[in-house]
Amino acid sequence: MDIQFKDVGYKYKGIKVNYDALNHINLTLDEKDEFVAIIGHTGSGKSTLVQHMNALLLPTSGTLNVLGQILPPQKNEKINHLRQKVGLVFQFPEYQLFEETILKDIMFGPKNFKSTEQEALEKAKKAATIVGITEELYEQSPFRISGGQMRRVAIAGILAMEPKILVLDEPTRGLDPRGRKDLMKIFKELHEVEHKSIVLISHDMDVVSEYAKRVIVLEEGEIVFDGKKEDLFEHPNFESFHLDLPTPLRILKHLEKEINLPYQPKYDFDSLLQYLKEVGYE
Ligand SMILES: Nc1ncnc2c1ncn2[C@@H]1O[C@H](COP(=O)(O)OP(=O)(O)OP(=O)(O)O)[C@@H](O)[C@H]1O
Repeated sequence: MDIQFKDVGYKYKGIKVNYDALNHINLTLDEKDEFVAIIGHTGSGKSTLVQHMNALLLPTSGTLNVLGQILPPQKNEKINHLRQKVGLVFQFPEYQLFEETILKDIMFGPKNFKSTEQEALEKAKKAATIVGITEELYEQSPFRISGGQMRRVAIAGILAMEPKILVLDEPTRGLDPRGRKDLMKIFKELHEVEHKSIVLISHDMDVVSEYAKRVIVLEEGEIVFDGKKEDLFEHPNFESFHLDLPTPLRILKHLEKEINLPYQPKYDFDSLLQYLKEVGYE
């Protein structure tokens, strides 16, 4: 089972004008083992695209198959179950916390999807452990912890619903480098250990380069690249996408020019440092 977009378009309907936010989207995402980044400039349609994956938005043209459910649905057909199957973490998810304790907040999702109190409690504790929220915090107010911890609580609330696919809309936005790394480590583990498919919107090319395996580039509501990240960053016409190169690649290209260091692409800082050590340049 997977997610399949077939010639999907989405039009925001205004009072006076309509706006075509997505056009002719054809795309397949596997239910397991994907780590795909969706990138593109502001307003290119990234959020609109991912909101189709859990039926928050429905295509205004074309069709979509999400884990066997065809969208748009037939009249009276219920699609609410997709909110549980595809977990969507919005930008700044901490703004959506509302319960009086952290544990209650994390339990809200599973209870909403008909888990018993006991099941919801177990799922919430498991999700809290994954994001590093310890037992001492369970009974505290979610509004009295740090911003980074609040974000973890909000993410735990999505994980507690045990979604098959996790969709993250700029999850590291506003975090410092340490917070960014700690959070990405959680998603990396979910992907590597549980083989969960992760869909990540990010403006941070260093994050994309280090974690994603596949990259989809959107421009004005259309897909202009869909493939392996290596093929994007080493694309002969990379400039035509008007994207920044990730820092490790930028450093390597600079060193190639300045000191004739043979260019060997490295997609994260650890691999870059390892390579520089191997060639005796530290
Ligand atoms: N509710 C809405 N009504 C009308 N137009 C909208 C609405 N939401 C988004 N748009 C427009 O649709 C286009 C795509 O928006 P979207 O938020 O999907 O882009 P994005 O790539 O996620 O942008 P960003 O990187 O800024 O989050 C933009 O031009 C935006 O102005």
